[in-house]
Amino acid sequence: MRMRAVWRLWSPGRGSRSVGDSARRRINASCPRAAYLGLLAGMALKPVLGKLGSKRVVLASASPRRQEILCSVGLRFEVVPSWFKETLEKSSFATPYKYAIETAKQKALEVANRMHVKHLRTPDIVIGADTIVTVDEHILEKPIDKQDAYRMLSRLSGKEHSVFTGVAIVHCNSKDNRLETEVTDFYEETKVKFADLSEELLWEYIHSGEPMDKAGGYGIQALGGMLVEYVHGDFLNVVGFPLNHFCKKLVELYYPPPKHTIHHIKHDSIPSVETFENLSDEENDSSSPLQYKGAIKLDRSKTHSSGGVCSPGSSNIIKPNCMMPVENQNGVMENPDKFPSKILELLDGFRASKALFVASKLKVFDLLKNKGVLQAVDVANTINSSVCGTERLLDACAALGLLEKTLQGYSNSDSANIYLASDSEDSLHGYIIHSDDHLWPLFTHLESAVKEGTMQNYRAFGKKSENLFQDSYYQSMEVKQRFMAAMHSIAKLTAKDVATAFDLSQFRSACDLGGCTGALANELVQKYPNLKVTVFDLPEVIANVSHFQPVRQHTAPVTFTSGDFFKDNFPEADLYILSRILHDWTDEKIHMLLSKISAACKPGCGLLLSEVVLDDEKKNRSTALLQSLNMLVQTEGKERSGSEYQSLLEHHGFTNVKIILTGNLLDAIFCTKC
Ligand SMILES: O=c1[nH]cc([C@@H]2O[C@H](COP(=O)(O)OP(=O)(O)OP(=O)(O)O)[C@@H](O)[C@H]2O)c(=O)[nH]1
Repeated sequence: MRMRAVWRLWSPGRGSRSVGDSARRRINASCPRAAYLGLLAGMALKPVLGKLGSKRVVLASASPRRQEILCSVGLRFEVVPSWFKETLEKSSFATPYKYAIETAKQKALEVANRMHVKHLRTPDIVIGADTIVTVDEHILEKPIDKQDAYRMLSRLSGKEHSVFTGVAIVHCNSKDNRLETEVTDFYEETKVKFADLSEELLWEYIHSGEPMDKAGGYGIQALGGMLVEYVHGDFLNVVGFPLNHFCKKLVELYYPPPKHTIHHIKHDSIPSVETFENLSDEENDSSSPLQYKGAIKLDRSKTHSSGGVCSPGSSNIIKPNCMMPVENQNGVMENPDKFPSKILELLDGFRASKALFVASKLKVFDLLKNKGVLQAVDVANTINSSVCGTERLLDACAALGLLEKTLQGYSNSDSANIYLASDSEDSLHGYIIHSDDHLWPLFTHLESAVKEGTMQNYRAFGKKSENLFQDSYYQSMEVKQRFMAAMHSIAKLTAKDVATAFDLSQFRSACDLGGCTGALANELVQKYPNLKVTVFDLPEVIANVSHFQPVRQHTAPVTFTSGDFFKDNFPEADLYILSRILHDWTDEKIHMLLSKISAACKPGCGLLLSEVVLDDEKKNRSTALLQSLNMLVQTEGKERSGSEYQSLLEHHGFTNVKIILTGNLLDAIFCTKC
C-alpha cells in the first residue's frame, strides 16, 4: 500500500479538504447511521449557536482539527491554546476516560484563569478537550519522536483499540473581580481496528511526519485512514472532537425539554431534527421575557389553533408567528413557522452599526465614562442634541448591550469603557470613526463594486485612486490621522495574538514592512526583548507615528524608517513582517513584493504575515468574507485562503508555511526562506 496519493488531504496545501468533508465522506462510505448523525450534528448546533452567538466562546486548544470541526458548523469562537502541561499522574485515575476528562478540564480552566487575570477579558465559555488512545491497558498520547511513534503504531497493528476524547465546557462569571466557574464535562469513546501493518508501511507512514501531533500516532482523517479496518462510533471523536455529543450537551444545557414533551421525542441517539429546529429562534429562549411560557401548557386543540393574538400576557391564545413549538401527528414537537430571525437580524445590521457610529462620534461613551450615570436630558445637553433623539439613541445602545440603563440613568457597559471610550488603551474609536466616514460611503456603492469588480473611491469621494494610499488615505492631514488611528486600533487589538502565535525567539532583527504606528512592533519587543524591530513605512506615515507610541515601555524602542516597499530598499533583518499588507494588492503586486523580500532574505530568515485567512472553500468565515468585500470596495486587493497564501509564498522560496487562526480579527501565517 503506497501512501503518496492522498498526501495533503489535511495539510493546508492546494487540494486539501476540510475535516468536515473528509470525515463526512468516510462516514458515508462506511457507516450510514453515523453519516446521518454527523449531518444532524450540524443542524443541531445551529439553534444552539444562536444561544452562544452573544457569548464570548473560547476554544482552549491548539489543535487545528478541533478548530476546524467547530468552525465547520459555524460556531464563533476565539482560540487561546492552553498552557496546561499534560502531566497528570495516569495511574491515579480509575479509568482512562477520567484522565482525559480531567486533562480537558485543566486545559480549559488554565485558559479561563489566564484570560481573567492577564487580559481582563473573562470569557463566557471555555471549551477544552483531550484525546487519548488506549490499547492493552496502556494510554497513548502524542508521540515524542519517531521511535515513540513506531512503538505506538506497532502496538496498534492488527488490533482494536479505543479512542477517548474528554471534553470540558467551562462557564465563567466574573464576580467582584473573582472568577467563578461551572464545569460540565463528558467523554466519548470510539473503537478503531487497525489492519496488520508491515514494517515498511509503518516507517513510510512515520516518515510522512503525520503521526507527530496526533494521539496514538495516527491521523484517521488523512494518511492514517489507510491503516484502519473499521471504526465503531463517532469518527470526529477520533479526529479530536466529539461534535455530536457536544451538541447534545449544549442542548441539554441550554434547552432542557419541557417535561411533558420528553416522552414524545423520538430518541435515536440524539433527539430528532425537528426538535432541534424548534430551538432556532431566540424567542424560544427560556430566559427571554417574551417566551410565552404558558402556551406550552395549552391543551392540544388550542395549540393547533391558527387564529388569535399572541401576547406575553395572554398565554392561552396562540398564533403561528409566535414560533411556539406544537406537536405534529407523530408527537414530535415542531415549529409551525420558520421565522426569518437571521434575515431580520441582517436587515437590521446597518441600523445597529450606525447607532454605534453616531454614539461614538457624539462622544457619548467618553461622556459616560467620565460622568458615570446620566439621564438622557443631561447627555443631550452636553452633546448638543435633541432630548428625544438622544433618548432613542441611548435606548438603542442599551438594548444592543453598549450601555446599561437603570432608573438612575444611562452608564457605559464594561466593554464600552474598554473599547468605545476614545482615550482607553484598547479603544476602537479610531476604527469606528473610519468605518463611518470612509467605509460607510464606500459600502453604499457595493452594488457598483460588485457589478464592475472594482473599488469605489471615485464614486464615494470623487477622487481617482491611482496611488491608493496617497490618494485615498494620505490626501489630507485629517484623513491621514483618521486612517492611522483606525489601523492603530485594529493593530492594538490583534497585536498580542499575532505576536504570540509562533515562537520567534530565534530571530534577532525584524522589519515590519508597512508597520504604520508600530503597534505590532511594540508588542513584539515586549514579548522578545532581544529582538530589534524596525518599522518601514511611507514618509507621510513615519512623520506622524510619535503620538501612537506607548508611554511607559521598558524595552528597547522600536525604530522607524521611511520608504516605499515597492520602490526602495528596505532594512536588513532576519524576520520580515507584513501585517494587513498583502490583502491590499493584486497577485501581481504581491509577487513583486515577495520577490523583493525573498531576495533580501538569507536561508533561515522568517516571514510573518498577519491577515484574515479565509477557509479553503470560502464559505465558513463570514467576518472574513465580509472583509473581502471591504477590500473590493476600496482596494485592488482581496482576502485570501490559507492555500492561496501558501502558494504565493512557496512561489518565492518560502517553505514550511504554518497558519494559526487566532480567533481574533487577524490570523497569523509563518514561513521560512529555504
Ligand atoms: O486520528 C486522529 N487522532 C488524533 C488527532 C489529533 O491528536 C491530538 C490529540 O492531542 P491532544 O488532545 O493533547 O490535543 P493537542 O493537539 O495537544 O491540542 P490541545 O491544545 O487541545 O492540547 C489532537 O490535536 C487531535 O486532533 C488527529 O488529528 N487525528
